[in-house]
Amino acid sequence: MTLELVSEARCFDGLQRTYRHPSAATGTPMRVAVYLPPQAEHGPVPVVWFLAGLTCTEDNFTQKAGAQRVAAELGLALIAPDTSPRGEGVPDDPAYDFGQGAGFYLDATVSPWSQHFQMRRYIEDELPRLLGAELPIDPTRQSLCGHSMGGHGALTIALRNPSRYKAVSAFAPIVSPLNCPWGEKALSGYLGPDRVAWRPYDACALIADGARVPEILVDQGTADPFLERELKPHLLEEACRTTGIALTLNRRPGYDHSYFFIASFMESHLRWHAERLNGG
Ligand SMILES: N[C@@H](CCC(=O)N[C@@H](CS)C(=O)NCC(=O)O)C(=O)O
Repeated sequence: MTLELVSEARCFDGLQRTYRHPSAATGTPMRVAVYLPPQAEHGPVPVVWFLAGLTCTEDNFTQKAGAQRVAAELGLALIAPDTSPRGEGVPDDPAYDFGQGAGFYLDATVSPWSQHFQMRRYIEDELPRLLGAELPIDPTRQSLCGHSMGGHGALTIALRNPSRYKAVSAFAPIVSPLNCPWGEKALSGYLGPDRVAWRPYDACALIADGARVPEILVDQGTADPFLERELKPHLLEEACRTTGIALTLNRRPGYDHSYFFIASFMESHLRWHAERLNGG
């Protein structure tokens, strides 16, 4: 058994679990939160991955988004990975937007980050295989959701793997790391100065370079303090408009960047995912 159960709690007749496991991608132990709805007792269920933002662990979404009630109703598993490798021997940075808690869902190529910061491989390849082998989740019915840095992760992973994920949505995503301070800092720090190497990690650049998904759902608070400088949803709007990707961008008046915003619209995202995961 590769997965070690760290905690388990009954939740809306399903199970909220946290696992720890060794990761070959990051070379560290990693933790991941998994919600299994009651339907998982009878067979494999569809799964929504939730990728979290800067400073988060597997706990932020699990404890603050209030997603389990609707996931139980809809029969959806929820997987919430950590946002970076952590621990002794893993390099870090004093700033909250780089290093531990800020893995940016990429495979770093610059030392010392490249040794452990391999979050793309971890999220795209290793973790789906590991969880798929041990849990009642249906590999043919997976979708992606994320917040901020995790919204960037969800969008870029979906765009690079359009046949694997049935849907992608995001809350306040970083839509173009090539064009914002958080992104420029992370991509130059992890990947070096060659901006061509950054393009697989930028949703708008991926679309410009030919990547496609049929549709995208985004919710964005208008009172989000990061809206103008970091998130720039108009860049995704423009990329989708010129390429025919059906983007639903809900601008939510007065909402900020927090999990209070996410919790307010989580149900609508999960219902949107369930329709697509169930082929409806
Ligand atoms: N004000 C935050 C900035 C980072 C932030 O807002 N992080 C968002 C994602 S980009 C988050 O989800 N934080 C954790 C939480 O709200 O539980 C800090 O300085 O730590």
